[in-house]
Amino acid sequence: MDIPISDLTADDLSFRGEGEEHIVLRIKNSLNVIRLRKIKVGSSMLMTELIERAQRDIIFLCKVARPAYGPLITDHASLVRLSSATVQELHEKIKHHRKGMRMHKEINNYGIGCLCPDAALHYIQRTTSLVENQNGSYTSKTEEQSMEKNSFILANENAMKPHREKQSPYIQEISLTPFSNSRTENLTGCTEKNSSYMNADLLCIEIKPKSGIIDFSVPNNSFCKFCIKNFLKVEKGNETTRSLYCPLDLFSGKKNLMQKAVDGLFITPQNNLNVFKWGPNIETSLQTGHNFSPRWQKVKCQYR
Ligand SMILES: O=P(O)(O)O[C@@H]1[C@@H](OP(=O)(O)O)[C@H](OP(=O)(O)O)[C@H](O)[C@H](OP(=O)(O)O)[C@H]1OP(=O)(O)O
Ligand SMILES: Nc1ncnc2c1ncn2[C@@H]1O[C@H](COP(=O)(O)OP(=O)(O)OP(=O)(O)O)[C@@H](O)[C@H]1O
Repeated sequence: MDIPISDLTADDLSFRGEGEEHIVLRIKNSLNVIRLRKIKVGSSMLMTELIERAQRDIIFLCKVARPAYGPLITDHASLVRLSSATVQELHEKIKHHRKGMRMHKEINNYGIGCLCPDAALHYIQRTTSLVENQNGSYTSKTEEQSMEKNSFILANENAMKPHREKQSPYIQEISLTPFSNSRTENLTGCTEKNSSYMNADLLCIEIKPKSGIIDFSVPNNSFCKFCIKNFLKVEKGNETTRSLYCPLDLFSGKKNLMQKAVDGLFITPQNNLNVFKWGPNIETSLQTGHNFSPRWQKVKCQYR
């Protein structure tokens, strides 16, 4: 299978995030990102293998994740290929955004990736509200509403407009044609203008809560897997301080411990919390010790 080479250049792309397997780039003036598989520096992979892997991800998404979780939290994706010149330029361009522990891998030599909607620019209209129970836990007010039944809108022109009209429970097909930018340029402009009308910022919260499981195979151990790994991360120099977050607190069902967990995430977000405002993520490196940076403080006030 051959994939046409996109005419996107490094100037059209900016760093959005990175995990162990992928580097994610935002396509400027669009509502999409490209998720590019990484390979070990100095190694190479056959183009067919890279395409097969990306296709496997897409098939998993369509055949397993979407039916299981619904369209609210899963997206469409399609294959994309960047030119080798663009990939070479990107190595240099995104270098300063990347963490040292990630540098042993780089974007694959063929620039094969998946094009998908930018999750940080989705607007999801909330139709349910949470009510606090007597025991301090929360349930949805309209429990009979399934995720699919909730009305929501994906990021497109309508998503950025004020939602005065009654929304029906449907999902709008997102345009995966980011390469003609006029539509989305208008959208970006409209986004800023309408923000005062909506009187709110478009925030996207990425949380990686990990599992709250104590490893009982270790005698006398009272730490969960996350906390043990966190000790090691500090020891290896991959993190500078211990995380104040613990999944055992978050999943305890006790309000004060859950609050402690959320506070821990805001104080030491590390790899577990990311907040995006109108696309780019809010700088977390401004945090010092236990003091929230003013920007985090603002987000935190909004969540309370
Ligand atoms: O198991 P963990 O806790 O080390 O989780 C790994 C994650 O580490 P974390 O502690 O969240 O920084 C790790 O996260 P990062 O990419 O380092 O952010 C990966 O998600 C890894 O999955 P895979 O090997 O890429 O499929 C994760 O591995 P698996 O959970 O898939 O084994
Ligand atoms: N569709 C998206 N829209 C916006 N940002 C995204 C999107 N997909 C990924 N990102 C950002 O890029 C980061 C890395 O992506 P992702 O977690 O998919 O990489 P990965 O290498 O597959 O991760 P892991 O190995 O941890 O599973 C994410 O943490 C997130 O901040």
